[in-house]
Amino acid sequence: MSTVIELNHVTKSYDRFELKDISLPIKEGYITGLIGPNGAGKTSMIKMIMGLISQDQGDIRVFGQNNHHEQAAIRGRIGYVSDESFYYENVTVKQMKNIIAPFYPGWDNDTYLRFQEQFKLSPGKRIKDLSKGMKIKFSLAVALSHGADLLIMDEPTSGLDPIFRREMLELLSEHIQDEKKSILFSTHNTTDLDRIADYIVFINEGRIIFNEMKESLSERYLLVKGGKELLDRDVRQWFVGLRENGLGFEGLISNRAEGERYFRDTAICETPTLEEIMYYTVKGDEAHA
Ligand SMILES: Nc1ncnc2c1ncn2[C@@H]1O[C@H](COP(=O)(O)OP(=O)(O)OP(=O)(O)O)[C@@H](O)[C@H]1O
Repeated sequence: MSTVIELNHVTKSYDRFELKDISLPIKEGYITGLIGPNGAGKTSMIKMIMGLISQDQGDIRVFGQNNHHEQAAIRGRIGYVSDESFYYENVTVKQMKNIIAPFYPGWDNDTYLRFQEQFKLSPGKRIKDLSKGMKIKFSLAVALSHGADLLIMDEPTSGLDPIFRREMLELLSEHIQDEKKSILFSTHNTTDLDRIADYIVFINEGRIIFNEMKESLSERYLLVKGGKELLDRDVRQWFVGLRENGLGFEGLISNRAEGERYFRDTAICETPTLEEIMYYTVKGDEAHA
């Protein structure tokens, strides 16, 4: 299976933060969700992939090409959607579109006009007068109108109402029907990813915790709820993260088969949601820090 993005031993240090030796393949033809708590390093990683900031070490390849040496060619094939605006504030939507379109050889104006109507974007409105959600809709209309092979989206749904959010997720699922197209999608909204993601990359404190198919996560992890008397020192070691209250506990185990064998008859065993996997992993990391 080919990869659309590849990070090899990438590091990036700021004063008080480091992305540490990140090696990561992102698969072509799939939707990959990037999750992690505030300040985990998601935006920094995306900006490095886009070539907007440079890594200190390691290399990044997009479509098999070095992301700095071949930056122009690569950018032409990427649709980038983020809640930071890269547009001129004083021009209208239509003028901005006319500025952007010539940069993309694959620009399809009919497609753009269709999205403009579907997203209720007023061509005469100035960029600075668009709401946060409307700016994201404009970015998305542009990204979907130039036949981008890769959509990279940094928290695109954060400013969107729930109705459009759903519409957008449907558009993304449709986009991916063409097996050569790929999406990397960073979000705090794990239910969006429960709906549409194929792969999940989980990052915490600048480290990759996993890069895995969503389905295999539910085969690997187990959420256990039970009475505290079940927890002795050895048993506690099995938990990635644990929360105790009163007489009971709830915790996450990363070896599902072993957890089920031990707790099957004495506790409640469930498949965790992505949010629960994230919560207990971060909590466990904090406890061991
Ligand atoms: N230019 C910079 N100079 C110094 N520190 C920075 C810079 N950019 C980012 N950081 C730090 O790097 C860390 C990771 O930030 P980043 O924006 O990548 O995280 P994130 O996972 O996208 O977070 P969020 O979910 O809150 O958007 C943070 O601690 C941030 O303060």
